[in-house]
Amino acid sequence: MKIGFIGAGSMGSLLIEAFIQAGSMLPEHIAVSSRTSSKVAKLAQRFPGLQHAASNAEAAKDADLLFLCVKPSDYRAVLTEITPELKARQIVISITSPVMLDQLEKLLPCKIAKMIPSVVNAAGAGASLCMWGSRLASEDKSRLMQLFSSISRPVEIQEEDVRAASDLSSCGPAFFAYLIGQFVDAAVQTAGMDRAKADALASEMLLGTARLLTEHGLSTEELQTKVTVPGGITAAALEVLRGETADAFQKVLNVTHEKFADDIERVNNSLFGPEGTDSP
Ligand SMILES: NC(=O)C1=CN([C@@H]2O[C@H](COP(=O)(O)OP(=O)(O)OC[C@H]3O[C@@H](n4cnc5c(N)ncnc54)[C@H](O)[C@@H]3O)[C@@H](O)[C@H]2O)C=CC1
Ligand SMILES: O=C(O)[C@@H]1CCC=N1
Repeated sequence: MKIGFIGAGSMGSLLIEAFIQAGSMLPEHIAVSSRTSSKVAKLAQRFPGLQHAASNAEAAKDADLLFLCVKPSDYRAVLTEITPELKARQIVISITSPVMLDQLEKLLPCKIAKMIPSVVNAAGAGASLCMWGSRLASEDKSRLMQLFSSISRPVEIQEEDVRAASDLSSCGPAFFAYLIGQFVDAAVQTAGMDRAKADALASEMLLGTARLLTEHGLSTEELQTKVTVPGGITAAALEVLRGETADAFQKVLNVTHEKFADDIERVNNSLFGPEGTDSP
C-alpha cells in the first residue's frame, strides 16, 4: 500500500494528520512531496515512518491513492511532472473545486475522484464532498467513502453543485468563526466581559447548536422557536439581526460564484491554453 500526497500546506498536512490520528492511514504507507520541503520534514519528524518524496513524480509512482493538495494555479506544473508515472489502476484525488473531473480525465491516464474536505475534518467533524470520475469502479468509491468517513461525513454531490456545497461545508467555518468573533467583540464592548470567558461561552454555544441541528434533528426554524419567547428579548434581538443580515449570505454566495467562474476560466487556460488546445 502506498498513499502519495502532493502539497503539504494547510489542507495536505491537515488530511495527513487527521487520517493518521483516525488510524485509517499508517505513516509508513505515506509518501509526501511539496514545494516547501520544510513542511514535509516537519510531518516526517512528527510521524516516524512517513516518507519525504524527493519529487512529485516520486510521490506519484506506484501510489494506490494520490492526493493533489495544491492550489488550482499549481495544477499544470504538477500534472506535467506526474503524468508519466501514472497507470490506469491508480486513483488520483483532487481536493480543489475549480479543477474539473473531465479536465483531469483528459490529462491523466488513471482513475479520478474529487473530494473537497473542510478544516473541521481536523476535529473528526463536518462533511467531505465526494464527486466521482467515470473510471472509478463502485469498490473504488466505497473505499474512498470509507476512508473519508474516518475523519468526516462523506456526502456525494453533483459536480455542478460543488461551489455552493463548498461554500457551506469548507468556507463555512471561516464565515462562522468571523460571526462568532463579531458576537464576542460586542459582548466585550457592551458589558466589559472578560474576552476569554466570552470566547468560551460563544464556542460552547456554537457546538451545542450544531449538535441540536445534527444529532437531535432540529430544523433551524425549530431551534429559533425554542429559544424565542414571544415578546421576549431574543425575539426583539432576532428582528434586528434579520434586518441587518437579510441578504448578507446571498451576497456572499454571489461573490464565491463569481470568483469560481474566474478560477474555472484561469484553470482551463492554464491546462489547455486560451484556445483549449494545448496539453500540459
Ligand atoms: N483551506 C481550506 O479550508 C480548503 C482548501 N481546499 C483546497 O485545497 C487546496 C490547497 O489549499 P491549502 O492547503 O489551503 O493551500 P496551501 O497554500 O496551504 O498549500 C498548498 C501547498 O502546495 C505546495 N505546492 C505548490 N506548488 C507545488 C508544486 N508544484 N509541487 C508540490 N507542491 C506544491 C505549496 O508549497 C503549499 O505547501 C486549494 O486548492 C484549496 O482550494 C479544499 C478544501 C478546504
Ligand atoms: O476548493 C475550494 O473551493 C475550497 C473551499 C474552501 C477553500 N477551498
